[in-house]
Amino acid sequence: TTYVPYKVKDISLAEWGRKEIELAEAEMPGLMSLRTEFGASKPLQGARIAGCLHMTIQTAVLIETLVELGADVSWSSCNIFSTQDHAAAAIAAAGIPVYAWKGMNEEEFNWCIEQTLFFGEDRQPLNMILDDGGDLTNMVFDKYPELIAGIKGLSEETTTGVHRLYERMKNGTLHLPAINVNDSVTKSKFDNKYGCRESLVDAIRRATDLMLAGKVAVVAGYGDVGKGSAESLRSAGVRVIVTEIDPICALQAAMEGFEVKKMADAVKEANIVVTTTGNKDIVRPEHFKAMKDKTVVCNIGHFDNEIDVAWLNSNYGATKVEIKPQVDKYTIDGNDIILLAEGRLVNLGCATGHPSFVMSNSFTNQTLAQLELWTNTDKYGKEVYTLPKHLDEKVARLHLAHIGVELETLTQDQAAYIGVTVEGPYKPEAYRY
Ligand SMILES: NC(=O)C1=CN([C@@H]2O[C@H](COP(=O)(O)OP(=O)(O)OC[C@H]3O[C@@H](n4cnc5c(N)ncnc54)[C@H](O)[C@@H]3O)[C@@H](O)[C@H]2O)C=CC1
Ligand SMILES: Nc1ncnc2c1ncn2[C@@H]1O[C@H](CO)C(=O)[C@H]1O
Repeated sequence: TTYVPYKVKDISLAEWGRKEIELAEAEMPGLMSLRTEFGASKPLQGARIAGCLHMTIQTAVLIETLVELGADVSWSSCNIFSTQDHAAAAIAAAGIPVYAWKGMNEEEFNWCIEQTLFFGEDRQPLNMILDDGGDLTNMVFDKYPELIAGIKGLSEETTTGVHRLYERMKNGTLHLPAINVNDSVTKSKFDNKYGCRESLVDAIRRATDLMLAGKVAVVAGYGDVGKGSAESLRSAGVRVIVTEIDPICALQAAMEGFEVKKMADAVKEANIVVTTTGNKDIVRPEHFKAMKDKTVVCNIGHFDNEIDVAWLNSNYGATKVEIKPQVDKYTIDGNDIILLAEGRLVNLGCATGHPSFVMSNSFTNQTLAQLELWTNTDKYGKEVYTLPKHLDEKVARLHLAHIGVELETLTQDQAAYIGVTVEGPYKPEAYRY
């Protein structure tokens, strides 16, 4: 097959993308600090990193950080709606192979991932994986197993992708060392929570222009994403009802003043339904049939199996009306349902995902994970690891000055008293933050 150096929606958007990348760099101190710390020594020299992660302006800064540290990088997006075309164009114009555009079909989605496996005219295979959700990992393991021997390791961005890795470890099909970036505290307790707190309402507003104050919303799931999503809606004046299966998370929701009910009851009074569970079959036919007229339904979990869109299309596809891209209206027994982003993650489908500062925390962890796997490969077996706490604290430390945070410093006596060193780590492994 002929080599395709890149494939984006419109390369003429590169100049606009570059301007926004430059603004984003000013909001991503962790990544810029790593460029300062490691840029000269090029520790990723020789790495051919295939990345599969939403091709946004924030991701462009991650990509160019990896390149600055010496890596060759090729990129695809991990969702058919999440690419920002001006970001993809800027990366392509910088000579970095990228295969991503907003609004792909499933066949194009897989084609894009496939292009990232081989580098340059001489088609050199990847030797590192940077994934978000596991679709790249699954393609290599299931369709290109002959490439595994040449790959040093993989890092995984998100909860659902990490769940898939632990499943593989359990059933003996994890063929590479893997670093779980999601469970760095400075990733999931920030991106999943505070990122969604910013980007959920942003997405619903851009998609619907709905007045949120005074409305009622159901948020399915009260984990890190659910916590941020419920808060996002409450701070907009929405009465939020949470659904949960986990008594601890349900108790947390109640302590924060949220009602906690079953979906079957909550949908009867909801104007907005949001799924955040990472599970499947959350919004089912019986729920659609019980919804009020003009209910807005969306998902902010990684995959699109939380809402039964297939049932909507096979039973009410004839009533489907596209209001605008990623906003569709279905009519069920006289009531309209407004489905956002076809049930795919709404903050990246209907808005631009999380802002740069919180993504700098996540992507500093990604870069440290790639560095760790590339330079200390022999330390790792075919298991799932998290980064050590001192690196987690380093990520946080790299972001404090930007927002005017000044830390106290322990005296030796105080450090001894609480059983830590002056420089940290400051918490035991079991600490939950
Ligand atoms: N769109 C975005 O920007 C982001 C999306 N994610 C994705 O969001 C999803 C959730 O991530 P986290 O909050 O980190 O996971 P989590 O595991 O912390 O939270 C999920 C919660 O859903 C609950 N849940 C599971 N099944 C349920 C059911 N049937 N009904 C009600 N609640 C149920 C669980 O008890 C859990 O508390 C994952 O797919 C993750 O990959 C994560 C970060 C950002
Ligand atoms: N603006 C963004 N750019 C890239 N990835 C993002 C952005 N917002 C959220 N995400 C990531 O999306 C995954 C879920 O697919 C997460 O876990 C987040 O880290």
